Amino acid sequence: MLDAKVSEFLQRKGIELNHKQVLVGVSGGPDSLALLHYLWRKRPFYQLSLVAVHVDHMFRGEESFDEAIFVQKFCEERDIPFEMTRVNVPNYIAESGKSAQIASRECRYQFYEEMMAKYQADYLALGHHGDDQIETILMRLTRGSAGEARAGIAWMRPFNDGQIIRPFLTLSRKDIETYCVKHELNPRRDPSNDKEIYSRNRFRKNVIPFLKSENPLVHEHFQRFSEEIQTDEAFLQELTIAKMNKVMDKKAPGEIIIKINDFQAMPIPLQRRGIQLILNYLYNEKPTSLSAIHIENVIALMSNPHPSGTLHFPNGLNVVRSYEKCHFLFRLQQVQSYRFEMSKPGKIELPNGSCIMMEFTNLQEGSTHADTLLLNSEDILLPLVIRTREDGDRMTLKGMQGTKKVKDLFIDKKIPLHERNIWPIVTDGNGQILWVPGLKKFHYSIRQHSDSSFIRLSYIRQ
Ligand SMILES: Nc1ncnc2c1ncn2[C@@H]1O[C@H](COP(=O)(O)OP(=O)(O)OP(=O)(O)O)[C@@H](O)[C@H]1O
Repeated sequence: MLDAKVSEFLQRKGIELNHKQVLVGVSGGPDSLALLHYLWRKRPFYQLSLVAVHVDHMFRGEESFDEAIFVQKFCEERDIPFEMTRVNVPNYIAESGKSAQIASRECRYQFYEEMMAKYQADYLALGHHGDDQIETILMRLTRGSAGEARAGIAWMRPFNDGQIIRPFLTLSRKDIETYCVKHELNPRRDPSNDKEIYSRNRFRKNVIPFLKSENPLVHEHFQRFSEEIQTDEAFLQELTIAKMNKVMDKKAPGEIIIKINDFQAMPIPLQRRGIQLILNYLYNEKPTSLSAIHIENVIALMSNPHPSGTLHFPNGLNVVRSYEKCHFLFRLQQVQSYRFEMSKPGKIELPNGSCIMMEFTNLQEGSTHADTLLLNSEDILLPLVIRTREDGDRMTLKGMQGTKKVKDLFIDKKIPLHERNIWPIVTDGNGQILWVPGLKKFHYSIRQHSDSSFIRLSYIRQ
């Protein structure tokens, strides 16, 4: 019964066991012990090479070592090569501050990797089954996971130079228990499996029995659901990657900028996955608090009629929208206010990498260029001041009664918020704003005499 289900599953998922070198992660519990036993029985049929791999996490002192000895003996009796390591996970937890589950997992995978390389293995087989699948999917949906994560546990995924495979995903916990009884395996029971402090155990105890009472084969439906989501996701991911490469303006470590118009032209399912892709790229370790809601919030930020806004995500990631651009970055650009005075020819380098150059000249050149300001020397009280914007900044403009707020000028020109704060503003010695370089000049007309001398200011952009 179990054999038929597993071989049908392996065939359906294209997992080829013939002549393969297979490592089996064995804890000593029912699932992995049954898996090892199953593969050992199939060894002649598939011409498999098997190695059992065990990690003693040293959680329960000598008791955990007993488990290692138990697995070792099990392997010796069946002539299965056995590899084990002892890792002081409690010490590692104290040093790293990681949770027991994450710390144990890291240590296990580290050893798996070493063993995959040592044996040049094709597969690492793990004992996850269909009830684990139900628990995982429900836990992730409950937590608010997005995209591929909702598919739960993968039946196969790349690992080192080989693949991780989970041949028992098609089985229920009960199938495995029955198998253990039938073959008199007497596996070890991990007492932490009963502790209600773990979310998984609460799902196992409170939710699974109800679902099983509704349909004893519920695990098969969840497994099929998982497989469909995985293949759908893989397909959509490919489409998303192709589209996202076209909407990204900049991609640098810790930073991404996208063009909102182009992004919004993508279908919504690809938009969601596009944001997910960005978050995966930016976060080395995804915070558990990050959920599908964060993705929805980014999409809402971009379609909001208000052209600017910022979202603060876990671990200091900021999503800053400014007009047609959406910027994902870990640190907001520091607002560095500055103030420089100029009374003689020279060049001032600004913190944003741009320069302002001042020259005295007799030539009336460049008066119409937006990046140049030409003034009659005798009109201007020095020193000129080059500074960042201040509250209430206003300037007089040609063809306009009264004054205009500098802030509105930035808005008219759609200058992103973070650039406004470091944009230079040039005033005369009285504090009158003469020029917002590159954007606007104050209301002024040059006069030309035979002996005119001018001040020419040039804005040299970064
Ligand atoms: N200490 C370990 N050493 C090697 N492999 C392990 C170890 N613990 C778990 N694994 C592998 O990871 C799989 C999933 O582990 P998990 O802790 O989720 O399940 P489990 O309840 O320990 O399963 P099992 O009934 O096999 O003990 C196991 O089936 C096994 O293949």
